[in-house]
Amino acid sequence: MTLTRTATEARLPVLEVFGPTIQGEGMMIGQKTMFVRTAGCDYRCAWCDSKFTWDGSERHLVRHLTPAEVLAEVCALGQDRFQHVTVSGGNPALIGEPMAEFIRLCHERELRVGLETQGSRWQDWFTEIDDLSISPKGPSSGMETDWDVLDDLVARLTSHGVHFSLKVVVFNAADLAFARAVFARYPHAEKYLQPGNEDVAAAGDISRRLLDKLAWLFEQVIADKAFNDVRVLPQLHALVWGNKRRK
Ligand SMILES: C[S@@+](CC[C@H](N)C(=O)[O-])C[C@H]1O[C@@H](n2cnc3c(N)ncnc32)[C@H](O)[C@@H]1O
Ligand SMILES: Nc1nc2[nH]cc(C(=O)O)c2c(=O)[nH]1
Ligand code: SF4
Ligand SMILES: [Mg+2]
Repeated sequence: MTLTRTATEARLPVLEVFGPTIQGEGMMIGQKTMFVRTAGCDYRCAWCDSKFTWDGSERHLVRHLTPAEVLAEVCALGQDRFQHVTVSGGNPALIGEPMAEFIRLCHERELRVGLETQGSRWQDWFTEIDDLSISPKGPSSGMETDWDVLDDLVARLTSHGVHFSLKVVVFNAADLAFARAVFARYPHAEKYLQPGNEDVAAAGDISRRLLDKLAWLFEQVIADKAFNDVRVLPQLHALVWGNKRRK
């Protein structure tokens, strides 16, 4: 079916709707939630654990759904076993008005909405998000941070009183130095560090490698006064379910 430009504009490019599951990362870790994963990303992180959202491998699986269709699918899947929805990707911040409408529909049903994004783009609907995780990317990702965009984004969220946090994934000492710089730049933000998963393609149990990386990161943070107000958290879902999709 060929969608006219207007039609796709009023729609969200959806790759996955899954859950109920448990938020495995950051500020809402442990929260029961439904996931909506959108397609497309303006970054190409070397270690992305969701490459299928932007590498074209699942382009044929992308569905352009209206906000109401997305919510209907979330509710059909989650039934009465959820009250929180997490929008992730890819980068959901590539989406404009249709995402604002989706959030409005969720709030109409008294569902709270979380967002996972990397801080590369602003959207006005960010001010409607209940818990907003911004994950700037360190040098190991191969990506460059646009500090002007991130400064503006953090300033707007702060002035609007949005509950947001900064979460930096750390693979090595260079990422740690990047995190130190991010946290020093935004001293009042809620701060998280997350060990990098080096085995995003591995099947089965990867918990030993993840826990070893977490132990390394614990030691770095314990030793460094720059991280006195930081929380260090694993990807819980990866510890429990490995790289399984839709978990
Ligand atoms: C898949 S991304 C999608 C949302 C957005 N593009 C972003 O990066 O924040 C969701 C979260 O997973 C993290 N992530 C992606 N690949 C990872 C990996 N290999 N190890 C640890 N965290 C990873 C990202 O840093 C981000 O915090
Ligand atoms: N359980 C679970 N928690 C998550 N937190 C962030 C995720 C993501 O891919 O954005 C994610 C995910 O894919 N699964
Ligand atoms: S910004 Fe997020 S989705 Fe995009 S490539 Fe990086 S980790 Fe993957
Ligand atoms: Mg994930």
